[in-house]
Order: sequence, then structure tokens, then C-alpha cells
Amino acid sequence: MSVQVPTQSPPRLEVRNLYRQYGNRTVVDDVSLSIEPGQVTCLLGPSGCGKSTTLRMIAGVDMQDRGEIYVDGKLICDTVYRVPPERRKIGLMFQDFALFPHMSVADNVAFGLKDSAPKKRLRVEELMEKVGLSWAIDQAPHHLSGGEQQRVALARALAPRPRIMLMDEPFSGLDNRLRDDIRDETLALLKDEDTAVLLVTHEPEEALRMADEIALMRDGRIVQQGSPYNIYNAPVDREAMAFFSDINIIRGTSNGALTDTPFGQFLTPGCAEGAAVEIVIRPQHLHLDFDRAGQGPAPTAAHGQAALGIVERARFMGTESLVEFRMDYDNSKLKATVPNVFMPKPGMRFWLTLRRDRCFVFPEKAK
Ligand SMILES: Nc1ncnc2c1ncn2[C@@H]1O[C@H](COP(=O)(O)OP(=O)(O)OP(=O)(O)O)[C@@H](O)[C@H]1O
Repeated sequence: MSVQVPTQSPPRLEVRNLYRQYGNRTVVDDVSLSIEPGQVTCLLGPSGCGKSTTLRMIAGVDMQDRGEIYVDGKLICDTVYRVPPERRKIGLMFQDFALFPHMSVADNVAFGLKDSAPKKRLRVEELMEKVGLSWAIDQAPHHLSGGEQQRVALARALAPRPRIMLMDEPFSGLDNRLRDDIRDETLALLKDEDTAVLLVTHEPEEALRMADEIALMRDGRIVQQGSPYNIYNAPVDREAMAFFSDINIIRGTSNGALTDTPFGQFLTPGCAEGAAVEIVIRPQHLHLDFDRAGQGPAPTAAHGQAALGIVERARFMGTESLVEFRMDYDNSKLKATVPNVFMPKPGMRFWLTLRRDRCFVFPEKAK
């Protein structure tokens, strides 16, 4: 009897061990990624970390020094073999998406299509309806607003049914309110077309909002890859945590498997005795209690021990308030956010506790 081995289809896009050097500087350092149809992966990282260079190599407009790129399991580029950009079935969308000004919207969208005129028209009409711009099909691009032009650019990029869409900060030229709408519509359309998407951004909110998977990049390398939830809630190191929000750092020294802090003891297994340790927590996970004649709340398992802080400054931020404290134990500063309006006066005393399940312990970085 023969046993049927289930065959798994290869990822839509797979990048294996890409390297790129400019001069003697490595700007893309061993980057590997794989993206399934209908999946959005965000390449997220600070300016200059190598995101656009990675995208350009996948698009075929730059060439890697090492590594391979596959589409649907087929090699499209290594250091010897190279499918030219126009034959990769990859759509591109960049911040400066410039439509052709001398062509109508319909001709712009049909630009990459090789079908007969009636077929082209059908595809253009279908896409214009999907982006909510059927009324603008025969207009000149300059009659449309920035957001509408962005939608036309999206329709143009999607018209040839690319199997993969590469997007480099495509929404950064739009104002905030418009950007949220266009992001959501774009996402829905890309999912509808079952396109695999690699989106480059340096904005964590954009990645959290759009990505099925985030690849966090730093100095040319992917330092962490996973779902937005995991990247946010299980950061690999302090920098990964700080990329998404403000952080507070409480420093201590490991004493075997424990580290003493003014907020109580923390388990620090694996840290050498005497090693410097950082307990890192986001401002929204600090808890405040009023001072009761010099007394704070009793220690609990969930919040540990309370430490006294003196208010230095409080600011209202819209949906929450940010309070900055000078800590009584060593004059260090800690920040706490509180929902809604909470504006204590400078000099007021509060007892601060930490949500222990939201604390991360990292070895202190060598200076
Ligand atoms: N053609 C080039 N020649 C030399 N250096 C380059 C070239 N292209 C990019 N670089 C350098 O490589 C590094 C990575 O650039 P890249 O554009 O990939 O970064 P990025 O993460 O996309 O940044 P940003 O978000 O600012 O666009 C930068 O330091 C950049 O100056």
C-alpha cells in the first residue's frame, strides 16, 4: 500500500539569506522571509536599517551579493540567474506614486495591461469600482485629490494581477485621517486579490495595524519576526520593546537567580551573580496609589512592593495622561500613563507598583 504524503504549496515569496554591501558596509545582512498569498508582512525598522534595499532586490532593481529569491517555489534571482524586473509578476507602490499626468485615470490604470481593449476596459472598471472611484474613470489625474490619486495608483499596481505587491511607505504622503481609511481599504483589496504583500514602514502603528506578520529590522538584520501581538508582547530585547512605545528601566544586580529592586525581587534565572540587569516596563503598566500618611499599599503577588515617587510633571495627551515621577529611592525618573484626565500637581507623592506580568527582564547592554 502506498502512503500519500501531503504536498504543501511553496510560499508565494521566499527570500533566503540576502546580503548587500555598499562599499565595505553591509546594509542587508542575512535577511530571510517568506510570505503566503493574501498575507501582509511588514518590514519595520528605523531609517537606514536596510528595508528599501531589501525591497529593491526583490523587485529586481538592485542586485544582492549573496542569497536567493523564489516566487511560488521558482528561483527568480540568485547571484548568477536573474529574471528581469518586468517579468517577476511583482507590483510596486511607493510614496511618490506619480500618475502619468497626460493620460486619463483609465489609461493610467490600464498602463501595464497587455489584453485587448475591451478586456482592459473591463479590468479597469472592476478595479475602479473596488477603489470606489468609478465616477473618476475618464477624468484627468490632476482633477483628483491626493487620496484619490493614491487609490488610482493602487488600482494601477493591481491591474496586471501581481502575485506579490511591494510597498515602500506608500501612505506617508497622506494626512492622518485619510491615511487610516486608505490603509484599511488597501488592505481589504489586497486580501481580496489574494496578493502577497511586503510593506516597508518605519512606523510601528502602521505595522501593528496592517501586518499579519512583522519582521523587525535593525542594522541590516531581522532581529525578530512574528505576529504583531507577539512582537509587541514578547520583545526580544530592550530596543525591540522601545521601538513600539516609551519604556521605563529599573536597574538591578543579579544575586544568583534573583534581582532585588525597590519594587521587590524579580526572578532572573540564567543571569550570572553580580550581572547588571534591566527590568523594563511600559508606562501603561505602572500602577499609582495615593500616599496615606507615608504608607503605601501592602505588597501583592501581582504588583510586588510599592516605591515612592514625587510628581515632576503631568501632561494631558488626548486619551490618556502622562505623569513623570522622580523616584524617592535613587532620584531616577519613571513615567506612568493613566487613562483620561489625571493631572496631579508637581510635588505630590504617589506609591508606584509594577504589573509584574508586564515586566521584561533583559541583561544590561554593554556600554
Ligand atoms: N545605492 C547606494 N549606495 C550607497 N549606499 C546606499 C545606497 N542605497 C542605500 N544605501 C545606504 O544603505 C543603508 C540602507 O538604506 P535603505 O534605503 O535600505 O534604508 P531604509 O531602512 O529603507 O531607510 P529609510 O526608511 O530612511 O528609507 C543606508 O545607510 C543608505 O544610506
